[in-house]
Amino acid sequence: MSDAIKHECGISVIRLLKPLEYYKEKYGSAFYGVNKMYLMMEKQHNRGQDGAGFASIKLDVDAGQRYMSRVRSCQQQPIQDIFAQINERINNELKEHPEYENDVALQKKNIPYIGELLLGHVRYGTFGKNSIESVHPFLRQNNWMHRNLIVAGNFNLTNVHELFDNLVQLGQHPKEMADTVTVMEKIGHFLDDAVAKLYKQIKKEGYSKQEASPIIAERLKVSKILRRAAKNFDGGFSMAGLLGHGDAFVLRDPAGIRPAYYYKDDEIVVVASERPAIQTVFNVPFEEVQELEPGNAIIIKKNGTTKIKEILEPRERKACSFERIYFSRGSDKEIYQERKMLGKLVFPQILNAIDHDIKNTVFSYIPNTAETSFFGMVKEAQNYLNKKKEEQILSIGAKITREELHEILEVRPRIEKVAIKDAKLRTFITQDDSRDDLVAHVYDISYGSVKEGDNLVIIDDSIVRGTTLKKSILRILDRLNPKKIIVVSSAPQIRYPDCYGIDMAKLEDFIAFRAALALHKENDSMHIIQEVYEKCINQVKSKDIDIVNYVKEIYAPFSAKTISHKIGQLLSPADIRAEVQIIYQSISSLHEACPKNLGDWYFTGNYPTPGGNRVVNRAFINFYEGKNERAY
Ligand SMILES: O=P(O)(O)OC[C@H]1O[C@H](OP(=O)(O)OP(=O)(O)O)[C@H](O)[C@@H]1O
Repeated sequence: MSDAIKHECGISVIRLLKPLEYYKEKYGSAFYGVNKMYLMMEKQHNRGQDGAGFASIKLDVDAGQRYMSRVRSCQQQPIQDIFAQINERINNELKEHPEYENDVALQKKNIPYIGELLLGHVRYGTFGKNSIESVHPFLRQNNWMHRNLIVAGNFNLTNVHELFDNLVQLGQHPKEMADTVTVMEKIGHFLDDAVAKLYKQIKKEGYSKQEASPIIAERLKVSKILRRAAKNFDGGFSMAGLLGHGDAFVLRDPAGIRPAYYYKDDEIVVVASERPAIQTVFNVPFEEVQELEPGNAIIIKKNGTTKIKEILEPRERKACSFERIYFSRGSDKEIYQERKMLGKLVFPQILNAIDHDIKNTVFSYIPNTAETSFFGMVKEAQNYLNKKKEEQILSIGAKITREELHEILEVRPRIEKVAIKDAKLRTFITQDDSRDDLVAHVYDISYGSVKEGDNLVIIDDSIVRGTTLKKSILRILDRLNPKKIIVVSSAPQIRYPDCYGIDMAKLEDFIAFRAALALHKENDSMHIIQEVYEKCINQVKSKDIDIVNYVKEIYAPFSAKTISHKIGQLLSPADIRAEVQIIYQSISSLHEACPKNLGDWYFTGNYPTPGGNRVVNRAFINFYEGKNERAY
């Protein structure tokens, strides 16, 4: 079996509803769609930096003429790389054939990439091979136009083995077990079946073979194909597909784990993983971009009719909260507010940690994502101080002197930019093997931003493995000689693997898990680990639906505070001078801050699909048996 490939990625689909001439006339270029796709992908580059892919389809071309193009890259700066390739090709064609310049029909006929239907993908392939074969979109080619399928997704399925076996039972011989291939072959199988049945039917009605083609395109029921193909998918997904003749779809998982948004007017239909990408690129207000509901697909037929269809019965909504905390861009109106709220809600814990001594405390953040929660935290510190100042002033009353008043008002939260990130990239979504070194060198500090003996409160969006703190941040902050460093995580403790698309796969990687183990060792309760292992082994053969997440029993004896305390000890380098304290958001505050994204399995162990419990069971067995393997 090849390494499973992960897809915590970003997708964009653009369908131009008017003839290409329209865009040339209105916007000055028939390459309008290509240009917009470039922007859509750039605006979602936060979702993946390991690879990028682009595919397009030209509608209504003559037989023998190429109508599908694809370009992929796993070079550094992959988005730039693919668009450099696309632009070079377009520019060369235009240079060699000046007659194309003002003739859209000739452009469409002779220049690749230009088309009415476009698909873009940015890939975050945090482990396994990062070769070009792993980069989306994937292509399933056929001489029959309708049977061509191009797929790209932001997804991870927990039951690839089972789906693979289904394909084998159908008599197929899939070339590998990667979930992308499995998904594509599943959809492809039912697409083939639907096309064959339609053809038979249409022939019976007396149409010739040639006449059949457009009729198939018209009658093909994408929703039915998706229903049959996705019936047994267990996981989180937003899956986009294009069919050779020009139909397109995006399907979202029934718990709404992975995000998908769309917008439609009379010129375009656009679907993306993040709302602000659509807002900015097409200049549309927040309210006009719709969320694709869980279990639904947006289906754009070749003739331009666009429908939202329920494909899979929606489950309880468990949209991923980590999208809100870290993964998505914070430019979304709601996400921006939610991140500020995370900073606000964690403030009472901070106040205790600094003993209410705001005067001798510097507030800061670890760039970049945590910047927004930092604003929320600081605002709350200001609110706290304002209340205190009111009380002080009122208690002195009218006899207050100017000096006294000045002294009271002078106390303000001291905010500084203490940590600097030298590279504009996301270390979390960087390949595992190169991450440690990257993290160690990517941060720097502002000297002189903290006085000796100050408390230093520094907020980060999440503390997952603790690498950022241990390998870099704590050591460099200590150079500023603070008395105490309080690291605040705007997210709760990550205790369980994610298996739906955010790369958090191995239990022993989590600093919270390592802290719980250390506590068991200290407390002489390692027998609990052994008991959990036995329970996990006993249910290996159970059906997914019957599997229980026994890993919860490892955390159960300890309060979140005890675990945070231990994390602080584990992450403090031996030679650090300052006292280190770690504070995590509580799960209830997380839900209060992000009320629409209650998916919290990595914090609580409550998986929204049965496959999740199997994954955590396997992850624990792997850990216990010392297998450095992923659990799905
Ligand atoms: O505890 P760890 O396992 O080290 O992971 C958590 C860190 O990783 C992310 O940083 P990243 O560099 O990806 O991104 P950012 O600049 O968007 O904050 C995140 O913001 C945390 O700082």
